[in-house]
Amino acid sequence: MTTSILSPPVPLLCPSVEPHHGSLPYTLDDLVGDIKAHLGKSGGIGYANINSDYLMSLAQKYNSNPNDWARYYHNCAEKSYTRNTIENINSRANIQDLIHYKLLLVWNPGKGSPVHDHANAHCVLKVLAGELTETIYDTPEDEGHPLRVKKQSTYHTDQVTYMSDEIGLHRVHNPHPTQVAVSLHLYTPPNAADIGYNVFDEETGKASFITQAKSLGAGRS
Ligand SMILES: N[C@@H](CS(=O)O)C(=O)O
Ligand SMILES: [Fe+2]
Repeated sequence: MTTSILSPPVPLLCPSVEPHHGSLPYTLDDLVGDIKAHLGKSGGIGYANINSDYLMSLAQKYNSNPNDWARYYHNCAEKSYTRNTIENINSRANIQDLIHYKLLLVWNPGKGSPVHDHANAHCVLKVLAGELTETIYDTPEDEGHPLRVKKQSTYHTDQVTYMSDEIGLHRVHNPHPTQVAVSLHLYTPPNAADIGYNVFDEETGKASFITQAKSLGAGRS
């Protein structure tokens, strides 16, 4: 079952953006446009050509405003988290739009993702409402041992982080007992959606391949 943002209302954990010094706020549409422009200029399709620091700086520049992202927000009560498509550019036909995938993720209280890899893609994550705790693990060399935790951090509204297979594996969860959390994720290339990715058993390190990361909605038209 899908609940809309209007019923019940999204928790108002994040401040709305006030234009400062008379200038217009930097909106989600601005961010989406700047990401596309940067990826289009990055000189080809592939992991190595992407400047992830620049993508993070763009995500940092945006201050979350629920009015910008309410149209993408769907929360499935029976899921730990719901993946909503903002934009999925997966055609290699137009080199101007380097393939990438932008998603709005809605996390139920206390719930999270399984430990997973990122299918050799860059992943930029920005918290749009609430807070998310990320646990990073070493990528195991073999099976039969519990995964080793490298680092755990909690990110609050408007904070940005970056993940890739070079850093390791991770799981993300919403630590709040009652409030939903919302995050923006940018994947480039969108390999998890196109090819698949691995989830890992925390106790044994055993990997299971998932053929496709699915999401709701058609995204932007
Ligand atoms: N990478 C996960 C979300 S997270 O745990 O970073 C996904 O796209 O479903
Ligand atoms: Fe992830």
